[in-house]
Amino acid sequence: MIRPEGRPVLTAAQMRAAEEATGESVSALMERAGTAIAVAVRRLASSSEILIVCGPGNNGGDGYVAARVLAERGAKVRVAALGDPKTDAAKAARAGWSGPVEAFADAAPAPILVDALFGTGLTRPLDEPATKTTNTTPAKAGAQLGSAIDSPPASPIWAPAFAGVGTVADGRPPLNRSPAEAGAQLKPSSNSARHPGTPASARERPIVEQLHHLATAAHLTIAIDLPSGLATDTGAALSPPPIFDVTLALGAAKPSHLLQPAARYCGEVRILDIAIPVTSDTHVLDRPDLPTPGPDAHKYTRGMVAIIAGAMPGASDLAALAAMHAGAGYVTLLGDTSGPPHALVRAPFSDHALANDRIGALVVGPGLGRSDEARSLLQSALATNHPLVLDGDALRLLTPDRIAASNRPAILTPHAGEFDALFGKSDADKITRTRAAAKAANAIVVFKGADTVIAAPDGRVRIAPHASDWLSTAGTGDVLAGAIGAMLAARLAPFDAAAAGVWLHADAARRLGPAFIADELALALRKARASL
Ligand SMILES: NC(=O)C1=CN([C@@H]2O[C@H](COP(=O)(O)OP(=O)(O)OC[C@H]3O[C@@H](n4cnc5c(N)ncnc54)[C@H](O)[C@@H]3O)[C@@H](O)[C@H]2O)[C@H](O)CC1
Ligand SMILES: [K+]
Repeated sequence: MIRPEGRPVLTAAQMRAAEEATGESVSALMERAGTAIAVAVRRLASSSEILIVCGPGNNGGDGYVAARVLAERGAKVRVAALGDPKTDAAKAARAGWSGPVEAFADAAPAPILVDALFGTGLTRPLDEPATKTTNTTPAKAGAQLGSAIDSPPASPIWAPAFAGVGTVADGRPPLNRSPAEAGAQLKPSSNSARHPGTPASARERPIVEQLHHLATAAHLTIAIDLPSGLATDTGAALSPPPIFDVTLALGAAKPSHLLQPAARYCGEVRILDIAIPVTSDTHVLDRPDLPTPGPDAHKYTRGMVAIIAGAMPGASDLAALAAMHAGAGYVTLLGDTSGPPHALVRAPFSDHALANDRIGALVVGPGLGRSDEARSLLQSALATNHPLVLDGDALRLLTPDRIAASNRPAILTPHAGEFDALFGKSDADKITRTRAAAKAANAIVVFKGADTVIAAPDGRVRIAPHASDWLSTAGTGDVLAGAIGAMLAARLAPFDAAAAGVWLHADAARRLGPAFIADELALALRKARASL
């Protein structure tokens, strides 16, 4: 089980292409996947009884192989199926399982639940008729992994017999709720013994409801590749599944392991190496490799950051504090002349002060305001050649074209509202949008959120794993801008500077736990830095 940090992220189509490129049979890949799953599940489950629920495609096939291997190794394992296998490989995998196969709809819970219902082949919400299609799903039905899987699954597809499973009353997903809490609202349903896929049993309990029921009763829930109900590429929860404890991603991380809201259903994501070579221009954000100052270091070699203060000096103060604690050698705040800390060089704003060619990064936007005065300060910043970090109000006063025309390294740090205002609204997924924005502005774009996506104009992307919901407090964006400024001034390449700043910011937040304020976050960057 490999931690995802630094690993490639592949879409469903890219993963299928990687599998095909091996030249190996689907069955051979499935045997490796199922064996790796069995080893991981055994480690997680100890001696508890395991229930593996298998769907009709190759995700289900992985489940049958894992069941066989677990049983061979002495584990207590039961299998429940959502209809008959549809692909040749899944049929063969099922034939290799010599134990009984229960009907999914009637299966009784076990302490360990392994969800092998659907993986990268999910094309529509669970329980939705096969004829109805959605445009939110990225994965193409029945791709190459199985030749015969474009047909509807064998088990009947039921009209949704209930509303609101897995959602709270206002329709939002059950964020931050345990599987037990998420399932608490489920209606009880009958548990009579029936055969897999019989219409009568199926009608009684829709897939989503039964999955929530089994998860609620389990002590540990493990999803194979993805929790069933999530789109693979977009971060969409087509049918909100239970919140899993662990997701075992096969071969590589997929976008929905990182993009919200899907990511929060995955729990801890671990990658299982199944010896499929994978490459991608998209990676999970990794801890940066930052040098510590050597004996010949001085303040300018550590990097000089200038920050322009504006209408709300608290914001630029936070950015300055963050730049200092992220490791900058010299931080100057232009336009705000009094206040601690003493090490911060506060000076009146002037074009002369801005012209200092030792400035390695100029941060503009935190607390800038949108007045004529703000526009004039921004104009002065753009008249220099300094590498820029553009945040907050600066993003409201500029256009992508103007940023591209500024012709020097620039890092933009928009949140969703700023992103929409600058680049326009779109239904495309966050990775696609961020990549297009970076190209349009010819700049590094850090699209902030619970799933921060960082993109470069050349198409490279880093996605930050979820850090802390407590970052949703005033001033944390200013802290990020300052931290990135420190990295840029330290002469990291702009893409690496953005990635390092995001990593330090997230790590500092994780260290602080609940209810911290942005001032504390800025201070905690020092601890994040010290941990490297
Ligand atoms: N990544 C790897 O290297 C390997 C992955 N493997 C596993 O294969 C699955 C993907 O398999 P695939 O057959 O393409 O898809 P699924 O099993 O997820 O399901 C396809 C199946 O389900 C039907 N379907 C789609 N949506 C619905 C729905 N809403 N309701 C009912 N039925 C639906 C569809 O028509 C198909 O019949 C991957 O995740 C891995 O687990 C391989 O084992 C090899 C190595
Ligand atoms: K699954």
